[in-house]
Amino acid sequence: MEATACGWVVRFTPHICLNKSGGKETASVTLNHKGRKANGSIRHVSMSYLQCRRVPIGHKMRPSMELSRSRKDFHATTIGSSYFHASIDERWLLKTKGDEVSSCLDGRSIFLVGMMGSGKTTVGKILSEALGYSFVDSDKYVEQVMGGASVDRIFSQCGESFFRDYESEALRRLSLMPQQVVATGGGAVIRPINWEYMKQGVTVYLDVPLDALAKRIAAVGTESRPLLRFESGDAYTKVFVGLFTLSKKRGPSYASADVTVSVLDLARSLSVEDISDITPTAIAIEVLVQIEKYLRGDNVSTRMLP
Ligand SMILES: Nc1ncnc2c1ncn2[C@@H]1O[C@H](COP(=O)(O)OP(=O)(O)OP(=O)(O)O)[C@@H](O)[C@H]1O
Ligand SMILES: O=C(O)C1=C[C@@H](O)[C@@H](O)[C@H](O)C1
Repeated sequence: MEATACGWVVRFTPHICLNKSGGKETASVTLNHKGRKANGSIRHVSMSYLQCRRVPIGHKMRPSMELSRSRKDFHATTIGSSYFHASIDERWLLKTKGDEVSSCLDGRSIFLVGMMGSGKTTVGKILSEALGYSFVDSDKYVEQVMGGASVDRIFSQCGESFFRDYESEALRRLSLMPQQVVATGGGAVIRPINWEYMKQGVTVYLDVPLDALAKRIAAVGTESRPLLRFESGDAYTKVFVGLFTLSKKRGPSYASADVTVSVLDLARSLSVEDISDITPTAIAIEVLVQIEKYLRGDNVSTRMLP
């Protein structure tokens, strides 16, 4: 049985067993997911069904269930149906989704693209754990190949196009390896050849509003971000203007990803006003949901490579 609502889908086989002992009716609920019992993660099961309908003793039923995402706090996700309600832990949902998507991916890697600060590293690490994949940051990969020189130093001493050549070579090599979540550099999308490498796996665009990106980056500084140091003004304005200029050039390229996860759309569907209330884990779950849809052909893309 499949539990669906608001885009998150989990497959369960729920069994409700009624037993009579000592004149009292008791009930037990077991939710199986791919043969594994999920009871341990379920915090609460309220069986309204049992209160309003008589069910033959020992009868097993398989009710349909709906899964809806929780608002605001994200501590739990609520499963609801006309029969019963249950709350499950967000981490459990991540792992469950991770297992499902992992089996559909058949070893294909995930390439996360998006502007600087969009959470490719943060969300990517969570995703890799959920999928049982390794995590690679392509900027770090280039730094290693360059004997530990920072991206910033490579830019200042050798120039951007030198860095881009190494970035392309890093993506080429990474595209040959299975079962990896790759956090790409923010500018990796600008070279068409990089798309050929990244499309060996599934490409995912993390779409985060510039205002949120500018706040995140201004908070940690621009020391390691050579492309954001040329504007004038306070830290936030400098970063915002720099990001705005880059995003104008890159918007169409990001749109070539197989899957787009818009943090703004996610916030809307969760009725969350402030996107900073959305945890990286919730974004990782949404990425898995969207990848699954893509692999099933639910969101057929007519977009062309740049
Ligand atoms: N969902 C989130 N909510 C709030 N802050 C976040 C979120 N995701 C990431 N951050 C913060 O934003 C900053 C940038 O995140 P991260 O390094 O993951 O982005 P990135 O896309 O890998 O950036 P870059 O391309 O520059 O390497 C970090 O300080 C991180 O803690
Ligand atoms: O957006 C960009 O062009 C960049 C993003 C970083 O990840 C680094 O790859 C580098 O600073 C360039």
